[in-house]
Amino acid sequence: MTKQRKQIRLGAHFPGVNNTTVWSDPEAGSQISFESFRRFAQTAERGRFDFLFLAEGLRLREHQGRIHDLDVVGRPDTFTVLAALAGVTEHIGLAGTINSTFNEPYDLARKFATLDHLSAGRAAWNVVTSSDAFTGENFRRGGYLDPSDRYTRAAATVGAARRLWDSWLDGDLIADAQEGRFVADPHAGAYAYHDRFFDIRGRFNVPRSPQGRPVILQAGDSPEGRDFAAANADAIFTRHSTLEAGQEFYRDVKRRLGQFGRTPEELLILPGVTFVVGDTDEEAQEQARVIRRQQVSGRTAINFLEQVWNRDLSAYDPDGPLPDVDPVVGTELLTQGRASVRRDDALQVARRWRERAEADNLSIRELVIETTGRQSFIGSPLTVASQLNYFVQNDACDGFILVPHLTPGGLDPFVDKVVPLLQEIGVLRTEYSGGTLRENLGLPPQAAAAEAREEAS
Ligand SMILES: Cc1cc2nc3c(=O)[nH]c(=O)nc-3n(C[C@H](O)[C@H](O)[C@H](O)COP(=O)(O)O)c2cc1C
Repeated sequence: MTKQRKQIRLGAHFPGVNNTTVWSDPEAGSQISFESFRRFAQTAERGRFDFLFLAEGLRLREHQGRIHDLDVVGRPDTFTVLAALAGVTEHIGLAGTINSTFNEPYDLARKFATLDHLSAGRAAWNVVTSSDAFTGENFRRGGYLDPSDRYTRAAATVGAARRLWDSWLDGDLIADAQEGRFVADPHAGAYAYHDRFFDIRGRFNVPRSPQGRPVILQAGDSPEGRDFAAANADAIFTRHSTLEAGQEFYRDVKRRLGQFGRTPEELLILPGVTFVVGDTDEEAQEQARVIRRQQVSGRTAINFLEQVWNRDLSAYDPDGPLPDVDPVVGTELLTQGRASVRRDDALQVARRWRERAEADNLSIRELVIETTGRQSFIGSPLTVASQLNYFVQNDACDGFILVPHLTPGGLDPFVDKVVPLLQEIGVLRTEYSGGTLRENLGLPPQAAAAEAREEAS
């Protein structure tokens, strides 16, 4: 029997707060104005994407005590942006990254239920667990959570939120004018949840939303993170974006589902990927080179190096050789927030980078471009469409979260040129068929857990 061809699932990542987002291009627009979000979301919907995706950072990165000037700066509030987008889109899912360490379940269950109502069933929650003390300072919780507890707290937060969502059933609102009864069951919304993080009880004030619960995504790669996803999530946002790494990750995570009584179809694997589409493969390769130089300016290159070396390297010439001094280890990091290099790896990374620069005769900037800047899919529309499909049909993933380098027009070439080819070969919808995001993603419906209200009453 031939295996049925998988449909490609697509998310559109609003360009992020980092140097891969090119702000210096004449085509680049605001990261904050509603017009950018509106245009980006409507383009993704025109391309029949499953969802729009917003990442989150609760504190801007700092480098040597200052806002990381090389990042694209500014993080407007996720729920406000998604709620506004619900009003100017009709079908596309609205996925928000919300941290499970610094938020309370009641508040976020209420916000997601509201978003699900406002969007008629299109809400999704990407659960992230960052718990660093630097971010915690914003919440009077600096150093609050031991990192080893990040997923215990995440499971508790999601568990409590589920209890709240399930405290209302589909038939609870009857609005029976003749009988004078608005609510069928006087216990609707009653809930109680208790564990070592939360001891909450009362009544949830948002009746059951169209999806019952939002679609749950997870981003985090440790064994605990993978187990958390296998137990709780509908999709994983991963960085494993090459064919081999993707296949290994895919096998590992799908295997974990059985331990939690779930089947492989219940969890979608979606790597974040970048792309460059040109009229020909050669033209796309040339464009890709230009974009990499835009992403890694001389200053950005020195900045990257300082993150690894953990010392001021501003006196070095980005077009010259790598420093001959070693990284500083065992002290405070120069970069606070989501630094990309772990302190204990620094000596090794520096050694590898020096060897590579010497072997290929690369300057600091060229080295940083080579090691950090390669796009995932580069080529003509046909090349990109064929490669994406190859990854999905060969179980490196179930789809992709596309990360363009330009706001707000970065998706345009993909939607105009690659999407029609994927539709032609029958692996991407031409129209939305489901009413909710869960239906569009082909995920099973979620019945309310019967015990939610029983335990409360
Ligand atoms: C692909 C990916 C995207 C992530 N995006 C965010 C984000 O937008 N905001 C955030 O606070 N953390 C983000 N994280 C961090 C994770 O939530 C998590 O805190 C971190 O990866 C540590 O967990 P781990 O040890 O399981 O990887 C992301 C992680 C991954 C792998």
